Amino acid sequence: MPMIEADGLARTFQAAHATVDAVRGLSFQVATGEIVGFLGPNGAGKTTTLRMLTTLLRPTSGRAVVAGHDLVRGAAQVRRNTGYVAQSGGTDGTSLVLEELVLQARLYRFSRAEATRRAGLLVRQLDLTGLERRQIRTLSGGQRRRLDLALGLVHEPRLLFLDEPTVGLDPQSRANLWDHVRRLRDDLATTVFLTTHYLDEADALCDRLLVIDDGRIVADGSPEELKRRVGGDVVTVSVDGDAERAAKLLAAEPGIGDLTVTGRTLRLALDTAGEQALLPLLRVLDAAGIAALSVQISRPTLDDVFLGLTGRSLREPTPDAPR
Ligand SMILES: Nc1ncnc2c1ncn2[C@@H]1O[C@H](COP(=O)(O)OP(=O)(O)OP(=O)(O)O)[C@@H](O)[C@H]1O
Repeated sequence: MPMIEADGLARTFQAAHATVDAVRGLSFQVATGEIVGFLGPNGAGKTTTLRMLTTLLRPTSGRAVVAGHDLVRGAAQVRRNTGYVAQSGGTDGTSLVLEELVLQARLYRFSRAEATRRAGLLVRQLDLTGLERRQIRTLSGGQRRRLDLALGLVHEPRLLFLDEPTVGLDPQSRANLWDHVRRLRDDLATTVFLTTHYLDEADALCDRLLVIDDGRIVADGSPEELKRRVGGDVVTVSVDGDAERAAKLLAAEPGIGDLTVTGRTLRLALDTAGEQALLPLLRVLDAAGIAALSVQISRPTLDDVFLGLTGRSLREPTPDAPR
């Protein structure tokens, strides 16, 4: 059974004199144990969708089954089986790390002993050892985000929603948080549904991406699949010899799209992945006595995918400097 099954999920808002179709009927599934990235330009409908899936906002139409329960009829069950880590933590920062975790577990009605046990476990799992008695406001950005994750996990949800989990973190802390998210999936089979504006994060962390634009899903696939959809790789070869002759020879090979020559450099757009095509091409040059001086393969990026799908580039906020 899928962990999320959305069927025509839609939400409209009544603004001053108009109706805003924020989400226009989303149908998709998320399988158990998947890490799914939800991407889209500003205003695409990500937050509205996330708020519906976490029962904070009622859909105008459509339905969804989340962690085995209907979003509307089984809202309390959905909340019990899911965790939601919002963008910024809700505490004033003066409480202590361990205290906050215990309090959060108590809110889920665990006994004091059980709440303390869970808090201790999460401290170890999320590398917060030594920080138990620190005020939250004194934590570094990365430590704070790990605490936020821990707070979302006290009730051992089967499905975790993360809203921009690494925004403002330095690269090292981001990579560290990715490891923790992967471990949740690998060790506990937790399903993760996250929004992000970082394409490298989507690429490195997510098994599958859902791209939303103007309230509709415009792409659904693994990062590799989406990149392949944009086109094949581009191979750039610099030759020692007659570049025009080299171009003529290579143009006759199968799987070559656009071919341009600049000086001694040939740029070939391929229909396939570069690694597969490269060796036969180099053999053709070799057989003709033309030496390749340098070879470079470049792959379409997720930003190319985005541009192709939405006509817009994703806003890429600059991560803050490490604190
Ligand atoms: N309460 C509301 N009343 C009216 N319009 C709203 C309301 N909430 C959201 N919208 C509109 O719905 C659309 C989708 O907004 P949403 O916040 O879901 O986008 P988003 O993809 O999360 O954007 P961002 O990346 O900027 O956070 C936008 O046009 C927004 O202005």
